[in-house]
Amino acid sequence: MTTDTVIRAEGLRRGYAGGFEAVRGVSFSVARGEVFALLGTNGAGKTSTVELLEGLAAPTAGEVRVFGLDPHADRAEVRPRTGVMLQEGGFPADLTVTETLRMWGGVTTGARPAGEVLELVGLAARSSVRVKQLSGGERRRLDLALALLGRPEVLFLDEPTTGMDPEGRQDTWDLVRQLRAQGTTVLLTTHYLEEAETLADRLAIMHEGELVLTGTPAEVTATRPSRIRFTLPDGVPAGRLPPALRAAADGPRVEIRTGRLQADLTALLRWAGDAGVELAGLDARHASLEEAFLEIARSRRAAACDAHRTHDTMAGTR
Ligand SMILES: Nc1ncnc2c1ncn2[C@@H]1O[C@H](COP(=O)(O)OP(=O)(O)OP(=O)(O)O)[C@@H](O)[C@H]1O
Repeated sequence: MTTDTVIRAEGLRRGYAGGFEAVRGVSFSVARGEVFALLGTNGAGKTSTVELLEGLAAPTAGEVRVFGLDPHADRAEVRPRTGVMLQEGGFPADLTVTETLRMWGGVTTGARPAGEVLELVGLAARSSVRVKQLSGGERRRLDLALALLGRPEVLFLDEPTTGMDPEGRQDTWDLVRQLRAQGTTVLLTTHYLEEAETLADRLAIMHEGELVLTGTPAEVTATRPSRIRFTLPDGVPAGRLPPALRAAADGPRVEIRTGRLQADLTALLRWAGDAGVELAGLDARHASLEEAFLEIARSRRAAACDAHRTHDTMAGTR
């Protein structure tokens, strides 16, 4: 392990009572000052994994290290250096925002003053409001404030912007960037792929307890084809396109999926220029993280269906 590795998971497994295994051999590491996003469909095992990293449970097999320590066995040492934003904070509803922070501050080593942390998360104007009167998005800001109270070196954010309006989401993203610039390591789970794409230095896509793909957002999207779309004018059939570009055409609307975006786009524009053809609505783009994610989820599901079918067929022939 390099000195800069803050979180390391090696072959992590987590089984629940009843025999269900939610985490099935997960390995990855996160460097100091990095924002790492864990993505996946519902029930993929993200929360089950993050809880192991937070030390809330011990893995059934494999190893977790945070600052080189075991977050479960060495919880007393690891916990004060980490901040955890859970999906549901669950604070006493009758306390005000400031009272809630003071209560938590009382049991947090080196806690920031309540006013400072409320400024950070944009809740200063709501300091004397009771928790039960906060909106869903404001509660998420309070969850975040509590996670930041102890000036953590590592911050775990479980779906941090769920329920926030676009401004709240943007503010939270700015705050995460600011924290990263100060050297905080952030591990976040999210269902918003745009959030992962804009915030994460690296990400992992999880499916049925396993990591399917890990890399920078650019590396992950580069595994999927880019897309060129346009509409041909009346009287120009798709058959007139250069052979290499005669992709899926639906009447005059053409969509080309390609791993060679620049070469194919150049060929297309040269052809259109030479032929004097106007390409209406021309649009060329790399796969988005959303497309990459959906394709992975779909292909995994299809592979699982095939495996079941093969199994059933074999069972039938026995
Ligand atoms: N305490 C538990 N006992 C048994 N099964 C559990 C328990 N907690 C979670 N699971 C199961 O483990 C699987 C993974 O759940 P987990 O909450 O880790 O997924 P997730 O990726 O965080 O999902 P989501 O995106 O919906 O929050 C699910 O099938 C869930 O039903």
